[in-house]
Amino acid sequence: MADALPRATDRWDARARELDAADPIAFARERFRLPDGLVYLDGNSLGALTKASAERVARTVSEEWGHGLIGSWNAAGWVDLPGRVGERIAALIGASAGSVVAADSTSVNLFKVLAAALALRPERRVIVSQRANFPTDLYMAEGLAQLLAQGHELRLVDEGADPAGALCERTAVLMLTHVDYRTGAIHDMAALTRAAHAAGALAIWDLAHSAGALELALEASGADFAVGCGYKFLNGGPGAPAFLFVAPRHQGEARQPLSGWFGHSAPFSFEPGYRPSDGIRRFQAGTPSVIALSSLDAALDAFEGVTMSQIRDKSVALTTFFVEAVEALAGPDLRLASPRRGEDRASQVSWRHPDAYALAQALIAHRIVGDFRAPDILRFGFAPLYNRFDEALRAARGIAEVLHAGLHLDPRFQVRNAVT
Ligand SMILES: Cc1ncc(COP(=O)(O)O)c(C=O)c1O
Ligand SMILES: Nc1c(O)cccc1C(=O)C[C@H](N)C(=O)O
Repeated sequence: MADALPRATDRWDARARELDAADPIAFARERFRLPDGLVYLDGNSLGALTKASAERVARTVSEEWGHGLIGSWNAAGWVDLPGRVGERIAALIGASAGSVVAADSTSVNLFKVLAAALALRPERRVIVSQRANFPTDLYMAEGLAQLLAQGHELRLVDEGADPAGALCERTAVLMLTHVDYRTGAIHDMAALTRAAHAAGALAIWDLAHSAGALELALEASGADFAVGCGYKFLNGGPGAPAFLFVAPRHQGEARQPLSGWFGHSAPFSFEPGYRPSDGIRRFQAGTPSVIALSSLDAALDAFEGVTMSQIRDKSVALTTFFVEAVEALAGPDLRLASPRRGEDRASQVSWRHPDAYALAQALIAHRIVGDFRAPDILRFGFAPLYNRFDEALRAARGIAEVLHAGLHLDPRFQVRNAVT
């Protein structure tokens, strides 16, 4: 992009350099393969490729599959991968060993845990959620309610209203996404879970935008069930297996309806009847996607030697620096859609602008990748394991330059893509 604005911004460069130099987890960036010159701020949608994943997938394919063939289910430990990867994710989200498994997609896992939760509250018929929840969660709840045909009602709370206010003696489940995908606002998981329990309901949390980005105390918060994505801040790759959590206190009783053989207590006894396995394993359904799970497993190596509290500290520092830089350099055209206080904001910054879509496209054309979320949100995700402060500054400058040059008004950038 031509330098549309004069660079009276040296103090920003100095500040970015200082922050990068003082970053205690800067070393982790080396664990990723990032395209040269690209400012990638979309790790909240699709995390970047780790070197470990690239190597592991190649090895899984050529050695374990190519040479080991069927023997690799035992020899390479394929059969235990869902549990092993689950244990590693558990350590990142504040859950105990044996409470998390990696399997299926977030949508499918939500279906499984919601069905299990509803069965634990058979007298109740209401699922409380938010209208602004990520739609797949609402769609899956709707589909399950139809399938059950027992008169379950999905009660959606409007944006800004307290979901706890909608709980009543008919509520079976409070089903929320911990971090709002549009704004990055964080719910108080412990307080809302307490409110659900006080009403006699169970709490399900979608951790899609939390796992790998926030310091979580999932089990200590009292959560009953949780689900989350493997391809965002966990960097497992496009369509990576998701995960699900079941609180140990429910594991004896909770049953999920996708009762496939990988959740059977003796899959290779080939019995005609279903007997659920003990523990979290009963939440698996069919054969795990080994190549994708291997990629996710290797991607989790990127968290080694880094604490979630360091990740959270860097995330708050990065997003704060970005907000300050955009407001100083880009002027008043953008309205902050994310919480202003760092502690209330997850690892993303969203701005409202009437031409947000074209702005996102113009930035992408200039190698600054964020995304657009309808109707008017320009969203930037910050992945503390690989994003740097100098990238936050380059993005802020890019936004300023696009606005200044009026590139967002160019019809080229207004053509809608299928995936935004
Ligand atoms: C909150 C939330 N839940 C679920 C999903 C996706 O679920 P799935 O992996 O099943 O497509 C996303 C993003 O796509 C999300 O942001
Ligand atoms: N899962 C995605 C996909 O398959 C294509 C494009 C984007 C996604 C996403 O993950 C979107 C993401 N959950 C969001 O917060 O917008």
